[in-house]
Amino acid sequence: MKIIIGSNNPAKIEAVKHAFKGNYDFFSVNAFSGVSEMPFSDEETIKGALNRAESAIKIGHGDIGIGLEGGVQETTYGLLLCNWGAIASNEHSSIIAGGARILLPEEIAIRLRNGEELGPVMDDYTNKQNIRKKEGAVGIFTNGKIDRAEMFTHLTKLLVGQYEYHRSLIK
Ligand SMILES: O=P(O)(O)OP(=O)(O)OP(=O)(O)OC[C@H]1O[C@@H](n2cnc3c(O)ncnc32)[C@H](O)[C@@H]1O
Ligand SMILES: [Mg+2]
Repeated sequence: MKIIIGSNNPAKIEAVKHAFKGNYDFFSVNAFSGVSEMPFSDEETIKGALNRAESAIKIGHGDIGIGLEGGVQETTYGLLLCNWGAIASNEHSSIIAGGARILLPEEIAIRLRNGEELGPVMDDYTNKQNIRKKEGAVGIFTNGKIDRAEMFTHLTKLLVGQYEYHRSLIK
């Protein structure tokens, strides 16, 4: 079975490989998200995940397409880090799932509200490079307890499990 991941980000690729168990071939493509570089709502982030999954399965001629998208959601408590995923298949309509969420510190949130992207802001804040491809903001702000790959692994398991459940209903 051919799984196409709609991103070349190593944290996302590692997560998808961990979440699937069995005999699968993994490929990654630079899928089109069709949303802004920094999605600013759950709605927009979900749209990005769906677009990535559906473009990945097409571009890669796969059995399954996986789209993972990071974003933020404004709330009365502050700005939440949010992540959404989608799984596209040839059998039925795409399925979505959300990842763990935490509040971003206000000094980070202010910069995002002013139009900056979280990836570069995190690198600047930590004085490190490519945080988004490594532990991610979630890893930094949870003291390394849950890194970006682990968060995406959990999210992808929610996708794969729902996919299996739907398949068992149509068989
Ligand atoms: O190559 P792609 O797949 O696009 O991976 P990405 O790291 O850019 O991730 P997203 O597009 O899904 O995330 C949207 C934006 O939010 C940033 N972002 C999201 N989650 C992050 C995290 O945990 N740590 C750092 N940046 C994050 C990311 O760098 C982008 O600027
Ligand atoms: Mg991106």
